[in-house]
Amino acid sequence: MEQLLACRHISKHYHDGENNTQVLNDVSFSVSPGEQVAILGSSGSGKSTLLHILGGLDKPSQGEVEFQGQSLFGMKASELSRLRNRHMGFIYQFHHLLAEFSALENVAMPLLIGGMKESEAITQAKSMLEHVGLQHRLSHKPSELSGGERQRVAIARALVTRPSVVLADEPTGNLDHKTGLQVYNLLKSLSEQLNTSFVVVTHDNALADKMDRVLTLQDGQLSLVREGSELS
Ligand SMILES: Nc1ncnc2c1ncn2[C@@H]1O[C@H](COP(=O)(O)OP(=O)(O)OP(=O)(O)O)[C@@H](O)[C@H]1O
Repeated sequence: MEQLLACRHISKHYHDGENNTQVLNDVSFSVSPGEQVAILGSSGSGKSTLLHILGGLDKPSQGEVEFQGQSLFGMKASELSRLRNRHMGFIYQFHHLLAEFSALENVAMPLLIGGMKESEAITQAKSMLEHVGLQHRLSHKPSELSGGERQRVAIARALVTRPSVVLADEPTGNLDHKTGLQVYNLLKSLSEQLNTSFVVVTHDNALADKMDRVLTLQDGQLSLVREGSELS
């Protein structure tokens, strides 16, 4: 099957004085269009590092990441920013919404950055906020929203550009279990509707279990836990 996003032989180490920390050691994997992948691993195992490298936000010490066959690290910074804006969505544990802007403005932002006319961006942002059930919270600022609502705004912002892939770093990590599960189910069903690939980093096995494929990161290496649905 055609690969959407692939990382090949990724290694990452940090030099800090005399210390050399090897976080990733020859990691290779790829994501197909529409596929949902979970990456499990204990704290400090390198999950966020891998996700940042996959999204072109951090450079590996060795190895390559390709989006639709195009090397991310061979691109100019402006090309990489454009690719990220058009084809990738990011969701973080602490949402990273802009505090001084409303929910609607936060969701419209990636469209405006991508050059869309303001009236059209607002229309599309409203529609995406309806999708996540927040049509009654358009003018609320992040501080005026609950944790689950903020995370739903972050989902709307990540999906409003109809990206090919969403990279999510512990997207429900700061929510209680029930709200976390609701947010996760919403993210999954929206990804399915839009045929968006989805790579989620988590340490929650129950959430990972809902994905098409589960990988685990340990001692700098990635291994397959499960592929396809498990028989229960
Ligand atoms: N800039 C940096 N300089 C030095 N070491 C770093 C740097 N960034 C990360 N590390 C180290 O790399 C390792 C992996 O960090 P990373 O944040 O990727 O782990 P993680 O699996 O996402 O952890 P968590 O689940 O706790 O968020 C950690 O040991 C961390 O201390």
